Amino acid sequence: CEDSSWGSIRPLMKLIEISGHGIPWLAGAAYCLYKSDSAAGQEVMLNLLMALVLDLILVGIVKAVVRRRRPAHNRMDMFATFSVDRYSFPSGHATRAAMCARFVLAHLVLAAPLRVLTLLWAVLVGFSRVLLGRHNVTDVAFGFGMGYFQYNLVEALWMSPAALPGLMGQFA
Ligand SMILES: CC(C)=CCC/C(C)=C/CC/C(C)=C/COP(=O)(O)O
Repeated sequence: CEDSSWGSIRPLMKLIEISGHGIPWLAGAAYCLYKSDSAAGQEVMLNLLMALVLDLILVGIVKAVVRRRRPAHNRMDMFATFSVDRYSFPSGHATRAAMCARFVLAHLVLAAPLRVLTLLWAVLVGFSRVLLGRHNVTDVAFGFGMGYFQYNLVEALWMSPAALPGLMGQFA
């Protein structure tokens, strides 16, 4: 919180929180899907969109089953949350950060500094969850592991270009 010895970095932590929130990721993936003019780009963005939805569903299920309360010192001042988000296990930001980092590293051609930045961002998202008081360390550690394996699931369920024309036709 603001009164603690590290209180001055709370605004920065909240900025990192927003960078890992579901809404900017979903909106960004949907926008890139809409704007993409190549079949390969559309394929990647569609699968990213599916991955983000899958992540919300799986995290929601685990939160609803485990029902671990958030730390008592957490202030519930996050924007746009679902009712299951009153529970803290696992951290949805951590699952998304791990899954999206793997996705970006596997599917976007990035220069080495950007690849390092992607990993650094995912780690910072994890730190910010604990520093903001939103989660226990175990919520974040499990979230990273879960997000890592969710990416394997996304690869296994990858939607091929053959499925695209039919799907895109639904939105045309
Ligand atoms: C279009 C639509 C229904 C978007 C929903 C996106 C949404 C509200 C995601 C929830 C993100 C969130 C606050 C997760 C909680 O993260 P924790 O790290 O605190 O578990």
